[in-house]
Amino acid sequence: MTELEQKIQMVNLAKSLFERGYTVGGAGNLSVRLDENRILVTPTGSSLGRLTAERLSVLDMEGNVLEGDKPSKESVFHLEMYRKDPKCNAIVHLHSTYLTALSCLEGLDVENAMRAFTPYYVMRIGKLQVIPYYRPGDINIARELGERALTGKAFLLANHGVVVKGSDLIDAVDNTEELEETAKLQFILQGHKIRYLTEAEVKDLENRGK
Ligand SMILES: O=C(O)[C@@H](O)C(=O)COP(=O)(O)O
Ligand SMILES: [Zn+2]
Repeated sequence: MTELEQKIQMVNLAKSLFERGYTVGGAGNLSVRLDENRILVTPTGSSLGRLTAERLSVLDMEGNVLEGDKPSKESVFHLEMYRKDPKCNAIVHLHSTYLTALSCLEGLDVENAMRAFTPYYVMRIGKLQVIPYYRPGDINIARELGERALTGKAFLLANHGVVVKGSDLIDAVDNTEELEETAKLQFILQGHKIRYLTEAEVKDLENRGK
């Protein structure tokens, strides 16, 4: 894909997420690794429903702005994840309703906030680690995500939202949608006795993914 095609893809996927209610107002940010020295990221304060290709921010790996508007305040954690995980080529951060609701619960298992009850969750995500609460934009979010970057695909930011990686932007968006749907199911199932997948069933799915 050319750089312009990557920018247009980001605008279109962001609009699609916005129009389907995965994000509202100015919340959330997306990024893509353009090459080993640069990333594309959504501008700070922008609605994901109204991005334009010319205004998307292009940064070098030190965070210097090379093109476009002032970048997301979270570009620090996006950059840190790209630096730590060479296989990560795209990142989605949203305040989607059910995952954000989950992120506000007390007593979550910080190693895996959502135990598997559907195969697709295991196949696409695996586990959902929890990063403690820090104010949005805080450097500690970058530090914590950087430390765990190689240990998972998706992370809840406590009392805030979710961060999901992908091999490209379509993969990161698909992973995010699957995760949000799983969180929604978990809330719908509250009060019912869930049959969780057994350890053997989870292992079998993990092995088939290898
Ligand atoms: O929650 C926040 O403030 C940020 O994490 C966010 O989602 C939007 O920030 P910008 O990308 O700087 O607009
Ligand atoms: Zn946020």
